[in-house]
Amino acid sequence: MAVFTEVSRDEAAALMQRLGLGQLVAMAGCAGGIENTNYFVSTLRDGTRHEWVLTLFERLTHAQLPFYLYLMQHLAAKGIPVPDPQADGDGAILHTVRGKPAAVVNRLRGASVLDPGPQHCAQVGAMLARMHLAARDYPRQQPNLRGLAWWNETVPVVLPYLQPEQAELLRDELAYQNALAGTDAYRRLPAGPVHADLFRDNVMFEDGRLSGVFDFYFAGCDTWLFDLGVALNDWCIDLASGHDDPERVAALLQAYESVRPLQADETALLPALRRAAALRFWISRLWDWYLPRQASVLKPHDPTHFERVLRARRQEVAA
Ligand SMILES: Nc1ncnc2c1ncn2[C@@H]1O[C@H](COP(=O)(O)OP(=O)(O)OP(=O)(O)O)[C@@H](O)[C@H]1O
Ligand SMILES: N[C@@H](CCO)C(=O)O
Repeated sequence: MAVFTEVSRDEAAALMQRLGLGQLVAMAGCAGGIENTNYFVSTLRDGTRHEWVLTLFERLTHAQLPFYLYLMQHLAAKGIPVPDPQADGDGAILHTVRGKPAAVVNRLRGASVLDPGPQHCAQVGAMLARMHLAARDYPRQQPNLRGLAWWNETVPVVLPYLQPEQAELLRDELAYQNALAGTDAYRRLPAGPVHADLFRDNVMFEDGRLSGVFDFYFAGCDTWLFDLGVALNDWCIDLASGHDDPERVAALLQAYESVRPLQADETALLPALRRAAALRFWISRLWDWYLPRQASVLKPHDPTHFERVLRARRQEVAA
């Protein structure tokens, strides 16, 4: 159960009232998730039942959160099915509960599809392109806090825990990505606010249709191609081996390009950015695994999965 901070029913009811969301009728801690405390909360307003998610942020600060919450509000206003943070009478969408930053968003309908087929991947590809375009005029700036600078800081911290051949791979890939970031072709890549964590467990489907995208708390400004790499590396691979499923890759890419065709530079750099995306999650998983933060990471994800994904991406580039 991902409840790191207990919230009483009275506290939650008071917040719901303050936001004008009605009277609290049910509340339950939400299983799943490794970063934040989440409660599902039901309210009655004008005789109708409404479903919400109350999140207490365990890691992110009051200063970092506006970028994510206003991005969600911006995308929701443009018809992208993302959680819409609810405002109080003063228009504030970042609240405080038990001394922690907190937000209340609408609960998305549907459930995650953990074994996706080409039809699911196509819908994810089209939605990702729509999100990129919809966020183009989002005015706030925040770098991807899990980007190149963080990789350079964190790799030396995790290297001592690795076997020599793993350390060699990590150093080599980081050097490759540092060199890539210095090229003109990389600097020309279109960029903007990106989700940066669009995995299977962050998308909902209802009756086979994509019904929502959530968990924007790793979003930041980065290349659109990096975001595409993150999604391809999770939605379109065989999880056991890390290798691509060509049918799902084609479905996701074609659907993305039906909304926003890739530029020639982007097509050329996609394999390199897929490597970058694999490296990003290998590093974060190593960091969570070997340097767990107190009361935060409940069950760290297996880092060796992304070591395999990275090796598979490098083999494909070499092939
Ligand atoms: N707006 C929402 N609508 C419906 N369900 C939600 C919503 N937000 C969160 N959930 C549910 O709560 C679970 C945990 O949420 P979330 O993934 O955001 O937590 P987290 O702690 O940030 O996790 P992680 O970083 O591991 O993805 C999700 O798997 C999902 O089932
Ligand atoms: N999607 C990340 C977890 C952070 O949301 C991972 O699988 O490592």
